[in-house]
Amino acid sequence: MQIPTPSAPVTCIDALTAHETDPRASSPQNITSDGQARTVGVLALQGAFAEHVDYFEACIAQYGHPVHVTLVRTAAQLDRCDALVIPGGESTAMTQIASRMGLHEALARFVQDPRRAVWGTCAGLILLAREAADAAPASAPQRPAALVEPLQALEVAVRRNAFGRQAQSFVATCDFSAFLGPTETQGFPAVFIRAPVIEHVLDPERVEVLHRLAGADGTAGTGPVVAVRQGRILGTSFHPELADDTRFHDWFLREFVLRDTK
Ligand SMILES: NC(=O)CC[C@H](N)C(=O)O
Repeated sequence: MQIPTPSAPVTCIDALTAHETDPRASSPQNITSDGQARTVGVLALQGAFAEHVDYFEACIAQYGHPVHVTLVRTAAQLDRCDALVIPGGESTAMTQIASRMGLHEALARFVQDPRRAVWGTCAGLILLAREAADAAPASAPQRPAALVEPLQALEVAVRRNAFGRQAQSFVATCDFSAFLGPTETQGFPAVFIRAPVIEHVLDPERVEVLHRLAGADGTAGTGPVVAVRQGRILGTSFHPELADDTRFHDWFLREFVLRDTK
């Protein structure tokens, strides 16, 4: 499989409709407790934001979720959201653009708000982390990432570019059925592009490890941590919005955005 760059256009319409036999089709979550639709914002400063919008729209079209999806570029737009996705891209660029646009503070407030759901993918995970370090040999001293100002909402320490450069990007077929639920195809193609790893969980009482890759000897679940949850905050090292598979997005809507409506 050719790995697209985060900003490359990705066409995935066929795969987006590939769940015709999915058992979830019979259980659309289309009523909220207060009768109001929820608004999911996708931070659109840089990176793979358009793909997230396409995947959410596909879930909404398929299951009738009472959710609007919108791009977020200003504090006023952010304020109208119940949930926010910070996409993959380049965390240094996003830091700079957010600061220049006066959005960094509003983002920091939003991700700390216990009423709001948040999901960071790849660069977005780096921005959510309590601590972020640049890639460096294991022997080198840990230094904070030079040009990234993390929002410090997710109690993890991440290392940027931990798997190497763009050319070392890869797809790992992962079994996420423990939290996505059982579906016909268990394997989920997790796309890693200059991805970070979660090196340390700083608060194990609050942060649940959702997935670890296989270890160096191939043993499942003994390698790097690549997906975590801290209550209403989700962090993934990889790009579910490039997977030709909407299960992750549907799960986020059901579990994080619409959950209080069950
Ligand atoms: N695919 C990505 O989001 C890459 C993240 C990028 N390496 C960063 O540090 O921000």
